[in-house]
Amino acid sequence: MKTIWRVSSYLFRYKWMFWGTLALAIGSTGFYLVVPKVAGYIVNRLTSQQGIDGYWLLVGTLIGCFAMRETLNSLRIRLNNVLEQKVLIDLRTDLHKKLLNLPVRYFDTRKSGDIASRVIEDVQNVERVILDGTEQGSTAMLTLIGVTGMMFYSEPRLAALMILPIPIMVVLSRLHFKTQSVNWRKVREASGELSSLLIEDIQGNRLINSFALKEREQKRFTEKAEELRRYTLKGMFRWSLHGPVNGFIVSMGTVAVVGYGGYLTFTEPETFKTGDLVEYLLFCYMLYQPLTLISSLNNMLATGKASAERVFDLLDFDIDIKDPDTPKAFPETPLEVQFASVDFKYTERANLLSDFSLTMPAGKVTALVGHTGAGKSTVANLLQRYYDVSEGSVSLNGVDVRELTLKALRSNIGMVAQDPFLFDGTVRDNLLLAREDATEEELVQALEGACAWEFVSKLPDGMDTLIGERGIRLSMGEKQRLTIARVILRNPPLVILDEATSAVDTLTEAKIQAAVDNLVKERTTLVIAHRLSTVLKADKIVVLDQGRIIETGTHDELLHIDGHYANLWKVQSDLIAD
Ligand SMILES: Nc1ncnc2c1ncn2[C@@H]1O[C@H](COP(=O)(O)OP(=O)(O)OP(=O)(O)O)[C@@H](O)[C@H]1O
Repeated sequence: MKTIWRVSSYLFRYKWMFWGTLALAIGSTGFYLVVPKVAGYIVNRLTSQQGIDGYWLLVGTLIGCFAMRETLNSLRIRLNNVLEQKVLIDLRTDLHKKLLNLPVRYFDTRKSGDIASRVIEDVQNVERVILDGTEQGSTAMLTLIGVTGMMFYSEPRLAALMILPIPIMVVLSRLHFKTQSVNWRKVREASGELSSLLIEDIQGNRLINSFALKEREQKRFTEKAEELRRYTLKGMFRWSLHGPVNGFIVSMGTVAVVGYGGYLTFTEPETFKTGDLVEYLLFCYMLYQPLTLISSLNNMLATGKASAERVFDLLDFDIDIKDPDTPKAFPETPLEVQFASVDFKYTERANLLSDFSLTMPAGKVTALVGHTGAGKSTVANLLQRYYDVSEGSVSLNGVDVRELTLKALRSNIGMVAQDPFLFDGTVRDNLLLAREDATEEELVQALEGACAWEFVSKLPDGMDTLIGERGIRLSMGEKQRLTIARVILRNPPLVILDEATSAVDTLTEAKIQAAVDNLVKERTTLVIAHRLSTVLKADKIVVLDQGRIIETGTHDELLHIDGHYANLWKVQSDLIAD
């Protein structure tokens, strides 16, 4: 109920449209309700031999009632459609806005296919409920109330017989709704998983080919599709039973009216005439038609509820990484970064960082080295506030990163990641992301600074060459240099280089290293590296092991200590020599 109420609350944002729709629905139902009365009156006049006087006027009244009903209906449908579209856009916009603001933590535990299925398919299901539910449900409910009132007013005994099926239908519908809600939730989950699998197969296409995983993937897909089929059919079979049972109960109500109404025309011919029976049969039709409709809407509501829950699960996710109420101004550069007694863990397991303290000197290069899983990228994540520390603080020139707006913080940090992300579009489009108003000359300068101009200038359309989704038409080294150019263009005071040269050959590494040297000048820089050759020139090298700093110094100082770093250096030098 809470979910349905929340969906409805979107409708109440447009009050005059909502009440207008309702008023038009009441008007058209009113004209509809007059029809059986007039029809019954006509039949009674015909059977009581009262002559033709006024007969055509009554027929004209019937035509008028139908015409008014349909005119008001047409206006209602129009207004309703505008209202629904407004509501849907609101819901989609809210979802998209939320999606863009969700903390990284949300994506850690959810699959992208499932998220996409929530935004696309689940919103569509909610759309159907809003569309059909408000449009058909409102008129059906009004007709139901109006017909019941009119019947009780004219002939309470028959009215009592007529509404007899309603409580039975309500009980059955509630039971059906409960079981269907559970089942449709499973359908939506299975559908989300199927979408995730599909996205994985698209993204992992090369891996699937190189590892000859096609059969395995096909099997996984068929299993998931089978699961989806099973739950969907289960829901449909239930409906195939529930719908006809409801239909039968409704027909029994009609039989009761025909039986008892016919009997009254024999036993009480003075007060209950043939025309009255006609009137009641029409009322019967008018009562049971919306009842059957409400029953099928109930089935649809169960689907919609499962989808709405998934949509609201996303909308309700707590955004804990957010702007402070009164943000501080971004500190003057150059920036000194300080991690002070930081505790941090990703999940409920033990702290990854405990009492972690590190100072990155202003305008200097600090390098983090250490075994895989030591926590190097985690330090970068905390600096960009993708996660918040549980104890201690991360600060820039003494200002806690939690006291800055996320926009100010992140726009002042240039990130060159291990797996560079480029958008589908041209080289120019990707560069302009960093600074919309950059001139042609500035773009070229940035590319030159990143040692990328040499290959961009040779592309078929230069900077206007399309590079494909995620920059698929470029090599890893080229992609990396483009992301460096993007950062140069942004000109941030703080730079993070996460394994920037990890996936390239020695020649490209040298080019990227030259680009990096250009980039880091005068900026506070954090370099995360496995290959120690890339951190030789760092002003400060920090060796991490299981979230703890075990050594700090320059390359020469660390070699002199002859500890962990010296050992790593020796192993890597031997490997290169071999
Ligand atoms: N989003 C996450 N959720 C849960 N655990 C995570 C997450 N990211 C990293 N971890 C865990 O935290 C630990 C440190 O990871 P981190 O990526 O910081 O290491 P790293 O030193 O950068 O490793 P690498 O050199 O391999 O990139 C690892 O054990 C990793 O499994």
